[in-house]
Amino acid sequence: MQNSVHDPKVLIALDFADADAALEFVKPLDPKNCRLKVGKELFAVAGPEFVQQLVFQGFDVFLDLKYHDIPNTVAKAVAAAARMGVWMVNVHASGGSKMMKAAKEALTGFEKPPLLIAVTVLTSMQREDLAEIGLDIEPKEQVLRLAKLTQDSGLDGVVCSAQETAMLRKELGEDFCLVTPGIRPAGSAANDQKRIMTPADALKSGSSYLVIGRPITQAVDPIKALQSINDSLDVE
Ligand SMILES: O=C(O)c1cc(=O)[nH]c(=O)n1[C@@H]1O[C@H](COP(=O)(O)O)[C@@H](O)[C@H]1O
Repeated sequence: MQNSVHDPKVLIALDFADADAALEFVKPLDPKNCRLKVGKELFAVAGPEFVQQLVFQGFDVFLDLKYHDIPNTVAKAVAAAARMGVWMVNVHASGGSKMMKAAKEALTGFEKPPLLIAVTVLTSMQREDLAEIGLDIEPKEQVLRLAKLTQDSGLDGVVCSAQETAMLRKELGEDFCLVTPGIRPAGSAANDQKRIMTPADALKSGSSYLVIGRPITQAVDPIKALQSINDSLDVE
């Protein structure tokens, strides 16, 4: 799967403390080279107007609010996200099939609904973190279980680590969208991420999209960092 100007694979995580800092960062970016992710921190301070501004500038926006609530609440939140014109939105798969089906149902009737995906096991978690919450299994087993539940619930894909994409591609087919954070170019700091992979390896393993934050946003030259990641993806 190649990175292309028509379907950029890199989703930059705009984990900034306020809209001004995020807009300053976005200014030199071109929607042909990347998509953008707005998460909880930025959304809490900048809100829907900021998201719509990015959409207006031509960016595909992944609204990453990881909804996890009763089905009615999640359905309404997903519909509200769709009204902002975002490209992708997510829920937590551990909210269960009733919640996920309600979310999917809430998107019927939208002319261009966002892709709806579900978080499986956060990329910051390892076996010991699952044990702590009563799950005595390997992360990859839990990822597979939740990814199957997500697919059976009619969603478009999952968030998982790139370490699980080969397994999920085999089990769930070519059309299921696999969005992978925990991406770290060789030599960069892992930070709080645990289940990590390089951009090129992640794409080769079957990732559909790569979520990358700090390796780009905190680089001395973010445009150069993005360019070098995109170049690494164009090599077959
Ligand atoms: O849903 C996500 O995007 C997500 C899921 C997950 O399992 N792990 C994960 O890191 N993320 C998000 O991906 C981004 C990763 O950022 P960096 O670690 O800075 O590259 C952050 O915005 C996280 O909120």
